[in-house]
Amino acid sequence: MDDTQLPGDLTRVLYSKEEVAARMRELAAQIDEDYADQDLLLVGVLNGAVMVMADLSRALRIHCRMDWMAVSSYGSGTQSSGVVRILKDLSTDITGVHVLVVEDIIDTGLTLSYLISNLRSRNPASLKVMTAFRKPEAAQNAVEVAYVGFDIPNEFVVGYGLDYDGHYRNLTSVGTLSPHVYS
Ligand SMILES: O=P(O)(O)OC[C@H]1O[C@H](OP(=O)(O)OP(=O)(O)O)[C@H](O)[C@@H]1O
Ligand SMILES: Nc1nc2[nH]cnc2c(=O)[nH]1
Repeated sequence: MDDTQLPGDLTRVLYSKEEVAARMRELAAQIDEDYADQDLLLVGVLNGAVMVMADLSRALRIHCRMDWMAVSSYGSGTQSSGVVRILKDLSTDITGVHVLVVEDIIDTGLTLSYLISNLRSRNPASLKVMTAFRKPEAAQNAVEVAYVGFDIPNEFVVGYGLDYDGHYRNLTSVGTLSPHVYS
């Protein structure tokens, strides 16, 4: 989807396709450095992280593998339900493995808190988190995030994997929705 296809649906573009791509490359370079001699497992959190995972992994120069988890805390609305459910678990054993969780967004931090304690109990060699976007409220849940693409305001955003009721994930930029879309 090209951004010009839905000009009336976004009120504001926060980050363009180019800005997001440039930041993902910067983070990949940092991750290359930090994991230089390690075999890294990227754990993508479905569904939103597919775009981040695709871009980040292809920008990396080090060896890496990928696995996926699907969790749900939002349903079809814009408010976190606070209840995290595992819909799909990892396909691999992460005992002794260097794991980097790849997220699209950290909002309340509830999803990540749950994921981190769940993954930590499987005894990985190391466990870090990368997210494309992070909102201010995340600080309340005190989850350490090693790599953050952009700190954004406390508004519901769509694009680059982030959806509203399943739509807008394929929007290449990231922005806020016009009120008419919600009504
Ligand atoms: O910090 P939190 O408030 O917990 O929110 C963050 C979570 O919300 C989104 O997932 P969502 O449940 O919307 O599922 P999706 O990735 O399939 O869209 C996002 O991908 C994060 O996993
Ligand atoms: N699409 C979308 N999903 C989210 N999940 C948590 N916060 C957000 C957000 O701002 N947008």
